[in-house]
Amino acid sequence: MHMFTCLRVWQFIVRKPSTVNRHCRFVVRMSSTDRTGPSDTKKSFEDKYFDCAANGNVEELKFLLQATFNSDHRNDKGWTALMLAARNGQVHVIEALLQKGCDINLVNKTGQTAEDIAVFWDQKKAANMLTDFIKKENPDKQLRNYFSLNNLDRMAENRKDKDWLQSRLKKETTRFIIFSDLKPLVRLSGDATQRYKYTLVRLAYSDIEFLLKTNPLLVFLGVESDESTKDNSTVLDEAGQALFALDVTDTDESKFKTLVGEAEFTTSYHVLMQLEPSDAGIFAEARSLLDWLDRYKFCATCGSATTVAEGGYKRICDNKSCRTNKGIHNTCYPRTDPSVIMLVVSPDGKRCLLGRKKQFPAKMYSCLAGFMEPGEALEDTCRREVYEESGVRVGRVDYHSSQPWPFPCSLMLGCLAHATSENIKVGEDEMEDVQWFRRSELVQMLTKQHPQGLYIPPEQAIAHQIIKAWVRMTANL
Ligand SMILES: NC(=O)C1=CN([C@@H]2O[C@H](COP(=O)(O)OP(=O)(O)OC[C@H]3O[C@@H](n4cnc5c(N)ncnc54)[C@H](O)[C@@H]3O)[C@@H](O)[C@H]2O)C=CC1
Ligand SMILES: [Mg+2]
Ligand SMILES: [Mg+2]
Ligand SMILES: [Mg+2]
Ligand SMILES: [Zn+2]
Repeated sequence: MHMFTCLRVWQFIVRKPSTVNRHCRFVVRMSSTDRTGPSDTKKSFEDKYFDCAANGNVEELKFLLQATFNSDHRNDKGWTALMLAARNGQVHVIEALLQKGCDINLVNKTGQTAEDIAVFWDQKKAANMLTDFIKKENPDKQLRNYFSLNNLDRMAENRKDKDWLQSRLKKETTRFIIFSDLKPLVRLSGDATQRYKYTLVRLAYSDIEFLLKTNPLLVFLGVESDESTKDNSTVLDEAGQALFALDVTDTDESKFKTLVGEAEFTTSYHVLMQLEPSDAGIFAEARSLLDWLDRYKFCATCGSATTVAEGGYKRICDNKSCRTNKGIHNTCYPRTDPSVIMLVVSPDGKRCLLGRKKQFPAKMYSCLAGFMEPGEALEDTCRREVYEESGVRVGRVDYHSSQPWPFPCSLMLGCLAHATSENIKVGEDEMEDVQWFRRSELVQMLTKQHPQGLYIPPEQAIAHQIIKAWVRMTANL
């Protein structure tokens, strides 16, 4: 899949070009002649790259982009090449950088995106180009968090029909993604400079037929839809490519080496966070389902064995007289555990509350978060969890966006919470530290330039997106 799709993940609803800092200056650093040694070579390479972007030298920029190099690299003002090109209206450079898959939603140290910069400096052509690109990728301007971009039509009605499922299984176009012990089979598909360079390995029925003899877990994930099929269920049913997840936990993993070559079963967080975003969404669906099917084998009501039905979306109790066989019971369906994650803003609107759980890597701070409890509105969960973890009182709560978190089945509901008190009393059962941070410090943490090395979770985490959204909203404070 093309890298452009990745950018869909990072769109924001909040746009406030009028709040852009009008005193910002752009600086293009010229390469110094008296530098020597490898780090200086790298520095002059970067300087050259920024020069080309700012001055419209497309041919040389394209040449530099071929090298192993992070095209979203920032200068000391937190500016990317795309921002420099936007500042100077270099539309050809912008075109080349977007094609390369540069992140259009990164912000500089004053919270401006490339689009904000182009608008601010009256670079109309560049601004229109960036706006059109954002609209095309995400017409609703709705934030799509990592793990939530899933282009499958799940065909919930069809999956109840065993014959339909069976015919889908054997269709030539049908594909299977493979899991062993909840580890997906992935391969490196992009070049090393791309942010999302792994894809799920998809096999055909003829590849996996021999594995079906032992009756492994098989989950129907849906039918891949595109522009031509998404609003027409008949066409989708005929032409769409069905996708199943196959669990091969009891099969010798080395068999897959001969089948697919350079691919690996992985639980590496690092690799999973670099899945092509639409595959990350498919992975999330498949992993949560396989985990549920594996861990909920017995009826929660009477303890009898259960049988998998509806393509993996239901477990039916084998005990005919069980209550769950009379009427609809939620214990037969996959779980989703809602939890809230919130950026708490101080009463004066200038600081945010972040904390460290005991298990976090050193120096990482994140939004406070917690599981919802029965009978709670999500606003009340925010208030309770913030109070438990920090002693701070919260009033109004605004919803931001959500993120499925498939380890094993959380749904993170992201919010902005407005504090009504400031005193912190760290909830030591869970937290190691909780602090108020000023906006300027959040920017340093966001751009990994904090003097004490403090940082926040990566952009794949909803916490990062909520923090980034607040930094953007408050760009002129
Ligand atoms: N993306 C991010 O930056 C962050 C994400 N998170 C996620 O937020 C979610 C909730 O946050 P926590 O601080 O862990 O919740 P929490 O503050 O409610 O505390 C966790 C404790 O809640 C209890 N609990 C209640 N219901 C549970 C359930 N359904 N599953 C597991 N434990 C449950 C357990 O005793 C557990 O130790 C987790 O999935 C966590 O991975 C948490 C912090 C940052
Ligand atoms: Mg918590
Ligand atoms: Mg808690
Ligand atoms: Mg809790
Ligand atoms: Zn039962």
